[in-house]
Amino acid sequence: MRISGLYLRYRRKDPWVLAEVDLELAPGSVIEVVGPNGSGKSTLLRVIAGLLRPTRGTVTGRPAIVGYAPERFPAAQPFTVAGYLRHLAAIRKVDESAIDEWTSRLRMDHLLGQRLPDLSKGSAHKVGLAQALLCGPDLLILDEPFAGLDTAARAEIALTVDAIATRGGIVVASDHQGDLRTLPNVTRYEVRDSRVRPMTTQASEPILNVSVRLPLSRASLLAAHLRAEGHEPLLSQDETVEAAE
Ligand SMILES: Nc1ncnc2c1ncn2[C@@H]1O[C@H](COP(=O)(O)OP(=O)(O)OP(=O)(O)O)[C@@H](O)[C@H]1O
Repeated sequence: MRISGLYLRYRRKDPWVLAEVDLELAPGSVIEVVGPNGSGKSTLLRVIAGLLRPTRGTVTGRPAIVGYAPERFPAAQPFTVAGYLRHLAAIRKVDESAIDEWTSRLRMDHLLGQRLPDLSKGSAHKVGLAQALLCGPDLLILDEPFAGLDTAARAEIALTVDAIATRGGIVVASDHQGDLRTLPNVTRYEVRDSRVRPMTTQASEPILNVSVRLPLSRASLLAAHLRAEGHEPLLSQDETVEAAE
């Protein structure tokens, strides 16, 4: 799949959200998209999914079966979870057994009878993931899939991403939590100043370790920001403080 000369803006005369974007998404690859808040990660994911048309440029070679899980699942719909997933399975011509498989793997069987508008944010998020996965996508796009998920579901998503890539599919995800970084062969791209660039370290550039001491609550926030920027912060507890307590 290839994106060539992509430019995108939401309204005429607005600044470009994305500009001069050229990307090759090879079969079997997992692509992690990072970047500051509001830089255009979700926009890029929606273009890749085919939900937004480029203002200029082309997207070619998109696999036929696409699964897209948005950052926020639109839960204001007049369905139960089971009704919604059955409706989607019918539209996508998927056997209803796929619903049982994914609701079980994401540990959400108990939600099937609930109405979408009554779901908690985390439960609605699982419905968004299930609907993306039940069609057996060759291109899976996940916008912050791990946010608010329990450990078991997080592990299931990471395994699924790996399995799709192993069978030659493409997975593109934004992931503040950094869960995908444990997988082999993840390529990282940064969206910044409307450009999308591969994240590489220049061989000639000296590498510095920066260490910062912060209270735990502030450290978690800083770590999340650093992960969003594509860094891998190492957190360790200050032993002298621990000993003093
Ligand atoms: N539907 C829309 N109409 C107009 N502007 C939009 C729309 N969606 C996003 N934008 C704008 O496009 C820019 C990029 O937004 P986008 O949601 O793609 O960024 P992001 O990197 O995913 O942000 P975050 O990390 O906060 O999720 C922002 O300035 C945003 O306000």
